[in-house]
Amino acid sequence: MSLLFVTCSFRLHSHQCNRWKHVSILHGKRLLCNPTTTNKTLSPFFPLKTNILQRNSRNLHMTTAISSRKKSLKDLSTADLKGKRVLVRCDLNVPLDGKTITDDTRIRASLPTIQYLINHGAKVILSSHLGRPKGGFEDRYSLAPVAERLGQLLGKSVRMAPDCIGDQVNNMVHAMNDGDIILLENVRFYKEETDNDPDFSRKLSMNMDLYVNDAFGSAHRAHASTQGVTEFIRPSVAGFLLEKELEYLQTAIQNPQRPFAAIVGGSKVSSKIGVLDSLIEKCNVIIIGGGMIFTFLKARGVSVGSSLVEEDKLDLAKEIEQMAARKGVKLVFPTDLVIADKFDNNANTKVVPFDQIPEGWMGLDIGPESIKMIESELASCKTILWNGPMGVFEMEKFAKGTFSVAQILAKLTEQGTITIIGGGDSVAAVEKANLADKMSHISTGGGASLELIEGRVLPGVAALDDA
Ligand SMILES: Nc1ncnc2c1ncn2[C@@H]1O[C@H](COP(=O)(O)OP(=O)(O)OP(=O)(O)O)[C@@H](O)[C@H]1O
Ligand SMILES: O=C(O)[C@H](O)COP(=O)(O)O
Repeated sequence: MSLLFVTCSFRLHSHQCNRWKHVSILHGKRLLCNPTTTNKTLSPFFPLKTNILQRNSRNLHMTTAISSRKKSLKDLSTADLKGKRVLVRCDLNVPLDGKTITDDTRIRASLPTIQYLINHGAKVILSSHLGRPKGGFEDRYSLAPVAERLGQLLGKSVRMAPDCIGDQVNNMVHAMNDGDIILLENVRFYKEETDNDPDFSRKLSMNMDLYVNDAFGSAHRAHASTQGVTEFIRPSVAGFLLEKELEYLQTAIQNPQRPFAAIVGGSKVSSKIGVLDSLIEKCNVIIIGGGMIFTFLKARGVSVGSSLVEEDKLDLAKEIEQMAARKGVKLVFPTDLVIADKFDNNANTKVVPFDQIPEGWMGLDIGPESIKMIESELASCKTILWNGPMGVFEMEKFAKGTFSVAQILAKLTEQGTITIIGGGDSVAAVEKANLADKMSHISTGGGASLELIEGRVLPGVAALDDA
């Protein structure tokens, strides 16, 4: 097995560690883990041998020595990059308010790989999805605002392609000079992307010399631009962000300091409820918030008015409750809720106990009593994973639960708890609360981080070249 020594930061350089000790320094806190137990719980993709993690304010600085079976950008000679056309899959799926990017965390997180490639004279062709368009062009899902923001952050023009495949794109790619950057239009304007259609993958790969997957947030999707293209482009390697995320999440979560709590909220019930059974295997406490609450409540026979519910997951919700009880895992639900008579910041609102939602009203945030309860549940925890906001935090009236949880976590981080935030909207909420610097790790992946925690194979990682 080959050893790969990597220093990941906004600067990158080689570093060698000579001791077989698993040391993590997270937000200034030092953790010593037993190397034997650590080694047992590792993922097949990035088994760690020695790991030093540091987080300094907003800048993650991570020094790692990993034995890896997957190739990374750092494995390639820099001379091999000059003049090469490199297809880089990023996760630039950022929250937008019209054409305004409300949180650019994912864009900034993609910069180290892009900067490295252009510094070494590569021609960089970026691809990403944005949102979940139905298939076919939809202006509101265009990546054009992202190209503009990227250009500002890089101090360099990023040309927006009108499409992601086709003659126009091919012509643009052929006209590129070394160090140029093009952003392809949203790959999900073709339903062939999510179908992982081989012909679409072939078209995306046309004229490319190298594929770099840096889209950690989409690594759990077996789509054409995350997996299919690797059939057509060699080498296919991991970018710096993908590599860094895998290591952070594995180090702190596969072998957590206990008690370990997960807070699971948000609205994508169907993609999150399934991973709860795996969190039950790892956590001591699981706190349910956001739109997740109501599928569980309805499964218990509680009336939830017109709150968000996924009817086909009711049985699963019941099973999860039973499983948690069997395993002795505390499943915590809010005791009170902020409800509204419509999905609107100008709605009439009131705070009610969880089981008193009138017909026609919907739960859009957790209530004050629940916030206090969550604070006391988390007080003794040593590791906390948070995925998905507690309410519709985008609207001021329903933001208190989410921001309060962010403040609780920031305070606990200061006291030595490891706090890991995953998920586009949870990260956006923490950024909006100006608390990103206060957390141990901010992940750019929501579903991907949960699947990684679950121990599942991430198709976007599995498809890359072995080292
Ligand atoms: N009670 C609720 N009813 C409806 N929507 C809610 C509720 N609580 C939260 N939400 C919405 O959930 C959305 C975020 O959910 P989501 O599951 O996408 O979380 P996330 O942190 O982005 O994780 P991921 O990256 O996995 O998508 C927010 O837009 C928020 O408004
Ligand atoms: O926001 C995310 O979690 C990723 O960008 C993946 O998006 P998806 O859930 O629409 O595939």
